[in-house]
Amino acid sequence: MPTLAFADPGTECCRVIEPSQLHVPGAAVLIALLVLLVVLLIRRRSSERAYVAEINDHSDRLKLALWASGERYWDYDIGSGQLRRLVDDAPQGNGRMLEDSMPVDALLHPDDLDLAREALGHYLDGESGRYQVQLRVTDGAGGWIWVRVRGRAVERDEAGDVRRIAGTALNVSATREAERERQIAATVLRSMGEAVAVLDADFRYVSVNPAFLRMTGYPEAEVLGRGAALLDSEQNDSAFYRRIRAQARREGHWSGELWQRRKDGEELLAALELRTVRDADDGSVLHVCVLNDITQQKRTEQELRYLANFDTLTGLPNRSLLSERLSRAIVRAHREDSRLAVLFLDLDRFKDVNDSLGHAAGDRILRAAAVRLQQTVGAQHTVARLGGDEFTVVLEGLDRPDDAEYMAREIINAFGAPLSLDDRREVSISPSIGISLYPDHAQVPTELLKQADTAMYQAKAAGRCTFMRYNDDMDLAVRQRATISGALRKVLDRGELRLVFQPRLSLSPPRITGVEALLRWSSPEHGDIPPAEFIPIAEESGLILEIGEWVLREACLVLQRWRQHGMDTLNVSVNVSVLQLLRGDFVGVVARVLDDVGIPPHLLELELTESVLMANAEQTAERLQAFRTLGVSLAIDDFGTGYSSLAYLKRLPITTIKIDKAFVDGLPHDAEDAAITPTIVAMAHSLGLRVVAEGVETEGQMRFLAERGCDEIQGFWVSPPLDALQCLAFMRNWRPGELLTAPHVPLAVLP
Ligand SMILES: Nc1nc2c(ncn2[C@@H]2O[C@H](COP(=O)(O)O[C@H]3[C@@H](O)[C@H](n4cnc5c(=O)[nH]c(N)nc54)O[C@@H]3COP(=O)(O)O)[C@@H](O)[C@H]2O)c(=O)[nH]1
Repeated sequence: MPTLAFADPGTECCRVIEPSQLHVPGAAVLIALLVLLVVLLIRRRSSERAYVAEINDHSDRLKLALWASGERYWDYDIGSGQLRRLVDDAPQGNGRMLEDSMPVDALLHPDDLDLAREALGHYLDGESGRYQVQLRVTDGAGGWIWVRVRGRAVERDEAGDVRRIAGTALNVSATREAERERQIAATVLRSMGEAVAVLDADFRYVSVNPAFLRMTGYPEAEVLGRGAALLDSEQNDSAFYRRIRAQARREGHWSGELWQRRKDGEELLAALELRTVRDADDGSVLHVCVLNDITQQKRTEQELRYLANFDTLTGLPNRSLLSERLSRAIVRAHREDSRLAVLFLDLDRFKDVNDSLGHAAGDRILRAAAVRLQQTVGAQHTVARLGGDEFTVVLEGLDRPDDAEYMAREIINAFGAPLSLDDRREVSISPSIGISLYPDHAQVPTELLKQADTAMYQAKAAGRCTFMRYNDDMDLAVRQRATISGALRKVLDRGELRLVFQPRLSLSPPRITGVEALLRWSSPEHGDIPPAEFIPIAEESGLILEIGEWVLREACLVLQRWRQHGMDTLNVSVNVSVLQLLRGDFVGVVARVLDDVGIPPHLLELELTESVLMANAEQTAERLQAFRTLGVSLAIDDFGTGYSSLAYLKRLPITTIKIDKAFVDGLPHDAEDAAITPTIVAMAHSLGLRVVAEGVETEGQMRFLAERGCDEIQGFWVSPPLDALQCLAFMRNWRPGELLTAPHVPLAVLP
């Protein structure tokens, strides 16, 4: 007999009825029972179907939820090491999931196996409430993806040990990459030299980097939440900052320079690059500012601009700025049909003064000269320093060419008063000035400057302390000067130099005491060139050192020859240039030459011009004393042309004063000369100095001087300069009785 089993679908529990237990009241009961059975079976089937459908529905929804959340289900059997998981059915994702199973080691990145085990160990040891780790798993196509795995125990054995863990895994590759990028950006921002600040839509600081804090001197806490105006400086007006912010709001960017104020109040100039962006999360407006402190850079630029355009010593425009201004002045003059003048100015004998007083004093003179010059011409005219002692003045809007000469005269007059070096010292220095005119002489700056320079050289050649207006003939003179300068370099090698000697006559008792050695240059190409022409060029080039030593030795050799002819009381005087005196060991040179030639030092006299000695009394006095110690005599040449004072003369160890020809020329009739010369004689005698009058050409001059106690005379009336043989003959034949007769050598034989 079959056994009937009734199962309750909800409980799975069955009740069994044996056939012997059935009563058989009749066929109707049986049919009713069968119907009931069928009904019950149908109900049971439908209930089972509904249950399965419900389970399937749950499962589908769970899978769909998993699929939608991105999380993937997994189930790990610790004993077998097998991992079951649900994966997407199709790569593009359609919400359907498939289950697969594989050993966990085949799924994980080999480098992350230890990490996975370690995390598992922690979980199983109860150190963490759930299993959680981030690691790489295969993507099934040869690549790896980062997943964040979470799970918990779902099955344990009798002993309570975990058998299975189930959980979910989420692909976090993109998040990790984004996080990595965020970290890199943060590191870059932290290490950036530029200050970066992020401000909100209302220009309140939201975030700043360390460079920003360093630049502004504020701690972060004092910046965040504050408005951008925190750093506004008074160097820019508030409207300027408002404009920046308005433009940033309007156009989303602003770049430029602005002043900012640090916490300590110091102002800094910043280059700002401002961009407006939208926050990726909430879409709010953010202003990102990148600031660079360019204060120092600007300062350096300004300094460079200053250095490029101004002379640092005097603060005057330099050559470059002068050219620029002159160009503009020419354009203006052209437009207004007016005239302008360029005055090229050079300080007379500045080199001597600089060499003797020292460069510090020389600098002071240049500064004082710059001030004097600007004061004289007025602030409306450009005064520039071209270098050394060369200055240039640009005079604009001249009515007549003579206006430029008027100004040149004013400048020379202004330099008539000494320049003060410091509280104690003053120096008298004169300028020589060359003038060129636009449009008369040239149309372009370089030409105008060149012509003014040429004219200045002519002013120098004309005796200094004067001005000259450019004319075409001057170019010729400049070329000649350049030619002489070139030829002078070969003069010693070619033996083109020689000496002539001009006797000096003592008036009481009358006798020839000595000679002045004078240099002559006979050039085969250029003929005889006067010393007044070539000696300044030799001084400029430094050749005077070599030439001067040659003169000294040659003069001593001639004197020695004459001594051998019995003229052993004769002395020789030699002209010395300032360069010889101040450069190198001239005392040593003189001592060596005297020793080589065998001349007693007291027979040598060195002549130094007054302006040379004037330049630096202290320094010069020291050197002169060395000559005196050697036994050599010292004379002031051209006395009266400089600015020597009695007090000054007293400080110098000189032995002789030579009155300049300029004071002798007017004798005996010119009242001024007749007054000055006896004063000089008396003054010199009061200081124990001998007096020699130069350039004596007439008997009247001789008599006047003799009667006023002048010790010696020199000049054409006694004799012009003669070559060595002629001079020897002259001296041998000279007799005191001839003193009152006409010149002894006809002027025609002058060498
Ligand atoms: N550093 C050196 N300077 C030198 C040297 N030799 C000459 N000079 C200097 O050159 C300047 C011109 O000299 P010079 O042309 O030789 O003229 C001298 C005389 O010839 C001239 N003289 C003399 N007596 C008369 C006169 O009665 N009338 C007249 N018109 N001229 C006369 O005067 C010049 C004398 O010069 P000084 O006594 O030196 O002042 C001149 O400055 C020389 O110093 C040299 O070797 N080194």
